[in-house]
Amino acid sequence: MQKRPSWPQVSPLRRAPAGGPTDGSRKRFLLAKVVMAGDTCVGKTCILSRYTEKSLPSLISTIGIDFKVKTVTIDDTTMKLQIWDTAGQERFHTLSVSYFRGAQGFVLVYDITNPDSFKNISTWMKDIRQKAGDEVEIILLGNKCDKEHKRVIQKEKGERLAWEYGIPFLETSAKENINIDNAFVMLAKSILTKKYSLISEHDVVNLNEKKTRTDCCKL
Ligand SMILES: Nc1nc2c(ncn2[C@@H]2O[C@H](COP(=O)(O)OP(=O)(O)OP(=O)(O)O)[C@@H](O)[C@H]2O)c(=O)[nH]1
Repeated sequence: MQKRPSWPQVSPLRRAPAGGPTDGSRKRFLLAKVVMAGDTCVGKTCILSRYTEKSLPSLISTIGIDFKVKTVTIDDTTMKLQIWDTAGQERFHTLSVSYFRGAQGFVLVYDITNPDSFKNISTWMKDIRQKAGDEVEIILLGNKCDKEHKRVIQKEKGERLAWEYGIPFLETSAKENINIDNAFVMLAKSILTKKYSLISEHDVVNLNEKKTRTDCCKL
C-alpha cells in the first residue's frame, strides 16, 4: 500500500519566540489539530468542555463546528492543542468529516450505554482513515462510565476493539471527570512521539484578522 507523505510539509519544531526563556534552554512549541468524533450525544462537547474549562457546558447539541485551544507541556515541549468539536448528528456528517482533513489526532468517542454508538465506531474509523490518512493518532473513549447501572458495552469490548485497531483506549466520564485529562495527554504524547508537525499555515484560522476584499470581488 502506498504511504502518504508525512503531513504537513512545514518545520515541526519552533524555537521559543523572543520574550521566552532567557536561560538559554531550548523550548519547543508544537501546534496540533485534534478532532472530536463520534455519534451524537456520546458526550464529545462535555468531554472537551471538562478538559478545557473544567466544567460542563450548558446542554445543547453541537450545530456545525467549534474549536477550543488547550496548552499541554510534555517534557520540554509545549503543545498547543487546537481541538475541534464536531457535530455527531447525521445531518451534519458531511460537514463534520470535512474537518478531519489535516488533523494529527482524533478523540473517538462512544457511549457505554448506547450500543449503536459503539457499532458506529467502525464507520467513524473509516471516515478518519479516508479523510486524515493512516498516520494519524487516535484514542478510543468509552464515555459515561459513571452510568454503570445502564452499561451495555462492557469495558473488555472497548479494549478489544481498540486493540484490533491498534489504538489506546480509556473509559471516561465527563460528568465525574474520570480520565479526561489522561485521554488528551495520552493523545498529545502519541502525536509528539510520532513527531507530527504543526498545523500548516493555511489551517490556522486567525479570528482577529479582518477580511479584505480581493480585486475581483470589488464592485
Ligand atoms: N452521565 C453522563 N452523562 C454525560 C456524560 N457526558 C455527556 N453526558 C450527557 O450526554 C448528553 C450529550 O452530551 P454532549 O456532550 O452534548 O454530546 P455530543 O457527543 O457532543 O453530541 P453532539 O453535539 O450532538 O454531537 C448530555 O445530556 C450530557 O449531559 C458523562 O460522562 N456521563
